[in-house]
Amino acid sequence: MLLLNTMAEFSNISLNLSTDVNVNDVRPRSRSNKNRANKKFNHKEKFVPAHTKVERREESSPKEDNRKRKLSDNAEISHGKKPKSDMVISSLFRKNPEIPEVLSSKVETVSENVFTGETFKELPLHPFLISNLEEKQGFKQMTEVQKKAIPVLLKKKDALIKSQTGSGKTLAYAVPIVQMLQSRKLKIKRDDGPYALIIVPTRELVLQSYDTFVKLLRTFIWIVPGCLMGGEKRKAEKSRLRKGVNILVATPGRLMDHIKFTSVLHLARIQWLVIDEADRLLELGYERDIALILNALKSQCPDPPQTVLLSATLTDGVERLSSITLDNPEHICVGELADTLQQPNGSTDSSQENFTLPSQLKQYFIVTPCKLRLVTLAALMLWKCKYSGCSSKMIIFMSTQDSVHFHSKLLNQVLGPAHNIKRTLTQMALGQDESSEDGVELKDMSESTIYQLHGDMQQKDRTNTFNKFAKATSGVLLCTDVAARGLDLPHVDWIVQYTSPGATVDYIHRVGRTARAGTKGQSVLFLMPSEVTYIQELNKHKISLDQMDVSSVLEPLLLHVQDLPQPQDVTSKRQIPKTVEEAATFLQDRFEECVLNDKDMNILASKGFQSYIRAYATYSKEVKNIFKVSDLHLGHVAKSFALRVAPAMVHNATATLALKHKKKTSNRPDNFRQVTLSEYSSGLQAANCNVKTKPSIKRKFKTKLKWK
Ligand SMILES: Nc1ncnc2c1ncn2[C@@H]1O[C@H](COP(=O)(O)OP(=O)(O)OP(=O)(O)O)[C@@H](O)[C@H]1O
Repeated sequence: MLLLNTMAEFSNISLNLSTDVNVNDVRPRSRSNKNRANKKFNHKEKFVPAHTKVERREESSPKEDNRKRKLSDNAEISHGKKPKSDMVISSLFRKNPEIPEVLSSKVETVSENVFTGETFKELPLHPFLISNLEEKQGFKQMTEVQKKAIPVLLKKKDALIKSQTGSGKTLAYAVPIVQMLQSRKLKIKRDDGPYALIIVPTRELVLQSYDTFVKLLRTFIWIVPGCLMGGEKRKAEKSRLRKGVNILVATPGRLMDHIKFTSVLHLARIQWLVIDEADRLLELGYERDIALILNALKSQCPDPPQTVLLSATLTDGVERLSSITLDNPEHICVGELADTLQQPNGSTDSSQENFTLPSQLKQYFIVTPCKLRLVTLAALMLWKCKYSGCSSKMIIFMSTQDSVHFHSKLLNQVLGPAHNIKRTLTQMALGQDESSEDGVELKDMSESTIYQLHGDMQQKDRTNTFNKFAKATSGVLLCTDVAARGLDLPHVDWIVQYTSPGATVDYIHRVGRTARAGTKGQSVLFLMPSEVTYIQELNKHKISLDQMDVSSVLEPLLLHVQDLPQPQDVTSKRQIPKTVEEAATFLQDRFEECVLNDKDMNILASKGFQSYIRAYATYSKEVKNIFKVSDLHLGHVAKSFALRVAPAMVHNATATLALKHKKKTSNRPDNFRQVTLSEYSSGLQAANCNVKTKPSIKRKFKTKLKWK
């Protein structure tokens, strides 16, 4: 009887909605296109799936909040049971803030040519090296940075190299090292030990740079590359060092560990020192390790090594480091405005700096109310990986490890294989049933595996994910900023920044994972209505983005829910959502049920929620006025983590945090460094190392390093 009543209730609502919510034609007349969607979200009737037997209401009073919290507590201890019949669930489309008019100026971007039209033959390189590059690896022409940097480095000059992401900086330093090592009159031997030292911030980057050397050295097999990184067994690394390594690629922490404790590692023959992603290394507080490495080199090498610092974004810190570590360096900056941006002393002002991004990169932003974030993300994934005709390869950046962990599980469970069926393009267009033989078969999300990558994973899982995603032709990688720098994952079509990066340099590196080496790519930045002035912040650095309409992005949800296996009995078929809003609500319910009915998922969601709020309080001073934790509506954030209410246990802590942030926004919470550093941890004590402020970096290097 109850079921029949509920069905009747549902069918009424459903009938109402069928005339009410049509994405294309119900739009307030007085507003621009961009704002129509929002207006519609704010004012439509709500879709209430009957089976959940819940009351959907507006955002509640404090009294109601308490009640909700109690319900949440109950939910936490009653996992596996059905939702309580009187649970209050906030509607997805009500009480959202207005989406403000976004003023994104069309800024004149700084362009940089990637390729030069000139071949490697034009350089004084060994013919084997040229044939390796051109024939074996298919590099038919040099990139700008390679053309400028290789001759300089072959002359044994120190250099500070800056060029856009994906422009081939790795070969720009690797080719000269291989050329000079193979040309030594006295052929080098394996047990000579290292001649070149390459320092990079992450383990994945170690593997990638090492791989570049392995490929280049195929014709010079007597030169042996090797790598050291956190997460690997020290014993195995020691035995490799004992056998002999001539080119050593390492993360700073693990390298320092071996310098201290591995007696077979000696640095007396080091002639090249390369610090890649130099600005990142300094940001992460590795300057202490780098200072110690430089001191070790100083004490062991008779002559200072030729030193090269590289990045797509060189910050003030790197300029200071370069002024101390580089001897009369060449500044190699690729890009039209490179010369004009330089200060007379060779430094750059990062607050004013214009960054170059690949011209083939199309950048978008999407303004979505907090409550709709999760369904909007799901819709974007479905659109690009299932309904766009060809399956994309997508990287989604999130702010914390817990957030990545939670979302990858949730999205896998709700959008994963069990919930997908195949349909054909023609079937969808013609509304035919699935028996039709015609049409193009679409890939479903089950063929687009969802991967995760963050600093809290076992090294073997990290490497496994990295390799699998690198080889995959489609799929979605959810990750933290551990994947933002330097990684060269082929054929990535879309970069999604689900949480804003804050610093512009981080934006540059994240989007730089696509549109590499002349290929096409697209990126989308998620913003909440309170955050839209971030666009102007990006515009200041000559970064231009177009707006995506949130209602268009949500449209694939309707196709998706209609694709799901339908209930057999005729009455329940009425439950099939008929509008985009119904579909979004239906999917949000699936997400919420998944969290409510599974204890582990509930814990993951709560942790994700907490860490998201904490990370939100750590935005840098440049953008702290845009990303204010006090602007967050905790109930809405909870909804975006598929939690029906904000977890009780963090309510007070978060409120205090918000208050603190309001009072003294520049004070970062203690855990900030640990959270950030752990993403890049090389397996040592990085999380505990002291992050010094910029002036002390200078002091440290000045006092300790006296080669010059
Ligand atoms: N001359 C070339 N021709 C074609 N492809 C090239 C050439 N040089 C490098 N590449 C390819 O370009 C891609 C990007 O190179 P690389 O990773 O060195 O870029 P990067 O400038 O270091 O980027 P990031 O700043 O993101 O670290 C790699 O896949 C590399 O194999």
